[in-house]
Amino acid sequence: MTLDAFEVIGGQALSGEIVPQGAKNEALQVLCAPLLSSEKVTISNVPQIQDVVLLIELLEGLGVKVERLNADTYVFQADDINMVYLNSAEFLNKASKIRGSVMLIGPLLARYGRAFLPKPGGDKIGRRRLDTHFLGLQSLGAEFKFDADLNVYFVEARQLQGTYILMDEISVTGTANVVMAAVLAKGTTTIYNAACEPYVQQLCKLLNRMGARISGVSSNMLIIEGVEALGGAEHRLLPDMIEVGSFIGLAAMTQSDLTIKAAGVAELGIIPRVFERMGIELIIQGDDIRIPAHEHYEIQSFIDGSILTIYDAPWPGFTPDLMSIMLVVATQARGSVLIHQKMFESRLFFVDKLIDMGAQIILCDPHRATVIGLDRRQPLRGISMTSPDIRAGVALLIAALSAKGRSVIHNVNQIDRGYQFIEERLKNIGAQIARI
Ligand SMILES: CC(=O)N[C@H]1[C@@H](OP(=O)(O)OP(=O)(O)OC[C@H]2O[C@@H](n3ccc(=O)[nH]c3=O)[C@H](O)[C@@H]2O)O[C@H](CO)[C@@H](O)[C@@H]1O
Ligand SMILES: C=C(OP(=O)(O)O)C(=O)O
Repeated sequence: MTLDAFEVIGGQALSGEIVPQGAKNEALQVLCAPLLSSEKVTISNVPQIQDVVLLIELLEGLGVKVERLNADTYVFQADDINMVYLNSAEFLNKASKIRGSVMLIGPLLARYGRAFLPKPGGDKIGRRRLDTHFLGLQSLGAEFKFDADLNVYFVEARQLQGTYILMDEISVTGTANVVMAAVLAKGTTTIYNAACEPYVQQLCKLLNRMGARISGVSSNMLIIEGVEALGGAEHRLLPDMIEVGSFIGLAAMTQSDLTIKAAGVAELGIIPRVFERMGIELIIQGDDIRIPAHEHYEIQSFIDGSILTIYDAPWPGFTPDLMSIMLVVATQARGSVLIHQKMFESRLFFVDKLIDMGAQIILCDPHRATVIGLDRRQPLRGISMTSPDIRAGVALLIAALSAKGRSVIHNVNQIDRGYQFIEERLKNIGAQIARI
């Protein structure tokens, strides 16, 4: 039986150093890229998290040879793919558990002419439509079918043909999928309104090292000259920026002096600035970020004196995956802030747990919450709660570590989806946490 709850005794300051894992959402993209080549692709800094384990099992099921060189480095070789696996119950079951499985479609379609996928899993945080993926693949000449009864998607194409694509919306996994299809298409593909976050950039850089011809990397217009075949390459994942943000929030809430080692500072975009607007001091030391112990932190207002709003937007805007962390951090700040989660409509409901813990929050509607910071006049109190999704789960864990007394967080397999060995790493910096 897997133990699926954390018991946390909160209220103690933590201290020391913590190293972020390799990025979950980059891993889910780049682990699909070896399907595009018959040669070896070596990927390092791969996090040991449930989503990655499942995606690697899917690749193995498809016949990809997987060799584990050490704890975080794997060699993948897709020289003999078994497309029949797509029809198996095991494929349906595993692929429907993770969001990352959606990015098997682009490479399978490009290299083998067809792909099939059940509705992918991932967080239940509101509608997560896939139109952008399939409209893009259809523009490249693929035929698309959706079976609404079985909830499965099919795509098929004898030869993909490069073209101009105006993406339906700025979708991270949608861009990754269409890029992976276009690299082997005939002729030139232009993808406008492309997502350009660091993990999409990393995917494009890996594909270019494998022999693809992608230009415009880091912009919202990617131009891809199709090639006949791709070769092997090596790739190292970036540190996980959502973990980095989670640890900054953890340090501020628990009044801890923490240093995040090798944080990938150059790739964090606007994230440090948003924490600074919450009044949190960050000391950048090379590639490390030190957060000194904060007795208090004060939310800044805008230049005109109006209340700060923190909202998510496609990169280089603020990532939606850190909104729950910002919300929890605001509960002990001095001042008020409006948290506006624009992308997902079910990501803020976890505030009822924070309210039970003593936080002052008004949930205005599914997308907006106003937080009136307590400024440590009273600590949050420990309670028993359930983690609804990966980032709310970590936000609740941070709340529990800062709270007075004992908390129990259930359903922590949500957290295990994306944070490796989290309780060991937190114990190492002084947290009182146990899996029960
Ligand atoms: C495995 C993976 O990499 N998952 C990430 C990926 O998911 P994923 O690629 O599934 O998310 P998308 O980028 O497609 O879009 C996320 C949501 O935002 C909406 N949307 C998107 C663009 C836009 O301009 N307006 C808008 O409202 C979409 O309709 C969708 O509901 O990107 C999301 C957005 O950064 C992150 O939360 C997920 O953690
Ligand atoms: C929403 C997330 O993940 P996924 O897309 O895998 O559900 C996330 O990482 O915050």
